[in-house]
Amino acid sequence: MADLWQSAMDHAVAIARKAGETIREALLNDRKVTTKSSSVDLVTQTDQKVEKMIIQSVKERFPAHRFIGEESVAAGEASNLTTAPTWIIDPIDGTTNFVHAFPFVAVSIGFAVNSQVEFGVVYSCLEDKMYTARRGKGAFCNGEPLQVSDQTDVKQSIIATEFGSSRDPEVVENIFSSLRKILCIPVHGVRGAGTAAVNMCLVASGSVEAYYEIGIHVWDVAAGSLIVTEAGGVLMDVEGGEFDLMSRRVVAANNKTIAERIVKEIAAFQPERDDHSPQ
Ligand SMILES: O=P(O)(O)O[C@H]1[C@H](O)[C@@H](O)[C@H](O)[C@H](O)[C@@H]1O
Ligand SMILES: [Mg+2]
Ligand SMILES: [Mg+2]
Repeated sequence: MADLWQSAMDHAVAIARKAGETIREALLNDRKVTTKSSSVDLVTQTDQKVEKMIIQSVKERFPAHRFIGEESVAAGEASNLTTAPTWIIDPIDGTTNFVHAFPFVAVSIGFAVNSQVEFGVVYSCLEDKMYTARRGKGAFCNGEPLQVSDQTDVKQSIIATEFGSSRDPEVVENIFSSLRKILCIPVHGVRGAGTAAVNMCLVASGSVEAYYEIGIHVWDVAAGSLIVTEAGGVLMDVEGGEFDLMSRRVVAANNKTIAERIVKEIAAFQPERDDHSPQ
């Protein structure tokens, strides 16, 4: 049977590659920075330009589809995930890296129908790595199949996480409490690429055993979530329940044993959900 969403996925790969070219060019020329929710939540004209370019191009080809885009939401649009075919876009995942030319910057495009991710595309554009996954059909990097690590001993593992963009003392306290406890299990190491999407692709590639973060948004993890599960990995909430795309909390791991072990050490808190109703 023909794959209903294959042409949309092909379009996502092509537009992610084009977006990556724009980002690479901008890295050499134009990195004018402004801030959003806090002085460390950065945005550039390139984030906005690339998101507009992606949405415009998808609208021309698939006029009935909907969008949740990081910069559109920042400009006041809603971020509700309905049953409709929805493109979930992070034009630059790793804006802080982009601003500082730290070499991990990704375009992340997830596509959900009935609130379920059908395909995910993460283009790590400075490494020229195109990660893709189609539900039920595996995960790939530049066409090569991906497989998570087979490690079950957390003490032989590398765990990825990020510090996020909140500097609220209580949030920072929770982040450091989790980090200290996980580091002292002890694990082999803790890493962070500076982009949620790339961290998830590192789980899918078997380079790290797990990635967790509280405070991410649906556009950071939609594409990566499918890349992880299609590479054989698991997703979980930071308190061990079912992963919820809109909850702003994620544990992505190579297997349930590692995920559950990490969960035991995480100081969980609940940021405002992505689908909260405006007051
Ligand atoms: O804002 P961009 O799209 O660069 O994405 C976020 C990262 O992906 C997070 O992991 C990371 O922790 C930061 O919160 C960062 O904001
Ligand atoms: Mg992001
Ligand atoms: Mg972004």
